[in-house]
Amino acid sequence: MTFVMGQVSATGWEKYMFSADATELNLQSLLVDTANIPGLTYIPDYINASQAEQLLFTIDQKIWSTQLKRNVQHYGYKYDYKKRLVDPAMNLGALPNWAQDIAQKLYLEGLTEKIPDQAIVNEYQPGQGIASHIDCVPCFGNTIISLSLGGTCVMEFTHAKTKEKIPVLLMPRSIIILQGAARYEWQHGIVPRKTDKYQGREFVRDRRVSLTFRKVLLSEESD
Ligand SMILES: O=C(O)CCC(=O)C(=O)O
Ligand SMILES: [Fe+2]
Repeated sequence: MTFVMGQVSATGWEKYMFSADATELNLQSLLVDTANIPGLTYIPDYINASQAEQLLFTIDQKIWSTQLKRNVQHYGYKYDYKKRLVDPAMNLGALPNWAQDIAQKLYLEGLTEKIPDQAIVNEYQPGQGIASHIDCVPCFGNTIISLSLGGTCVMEFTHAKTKEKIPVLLMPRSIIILQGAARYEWQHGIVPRKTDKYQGREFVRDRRVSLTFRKVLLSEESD
């Protein structure tokens, strides 16, 4: 059986439109399985629908960089995709309040051991993705957290050595936390496609905007 997601509504995914044969599906029970990836934590509904709407509205007032195939915004520190590094000289100043509020919440809730000082916003139109990668090890700390807004997507985790692949469905307003093996031994990526299949169901992609929070490691603070 398949179901099709409609527009993302302001009130969240529970208000998505379903195809007629899927009305009995209880989406809340859909289990996002992270058990086989040590260090990976998935938290649905991390922010509420009005917070998500406000955040997206704020982000959409800002200027997108079009240097990559997908649009991005960098806060705190600029990341150099070509050199694969963060240069302290590329400090963009403190995170803006809307990003700082989330960084603070993540820290106060004990989800990250250091308060994130960099946020990268990625915008994916349906059909866009991100190549499988491990986030720069010398640039960023142990904890990488990504908040999803807009549409769903399946993030594919690939073990760097065994090449085992595990898909993880990211719902809007959820966060995913990469630590330990999930951060250092598994690559993550998003296949550029317009529909994802997850646990036998189809999820039509919509515009997705993610906010990735990291703690930048600078050479002078080698802790
Ligand atoms: O879009 C996402 O959730 C992840 C983005 C990502 O992996 C990255 O910017 O390194
Ligand atoms: Fe990444």
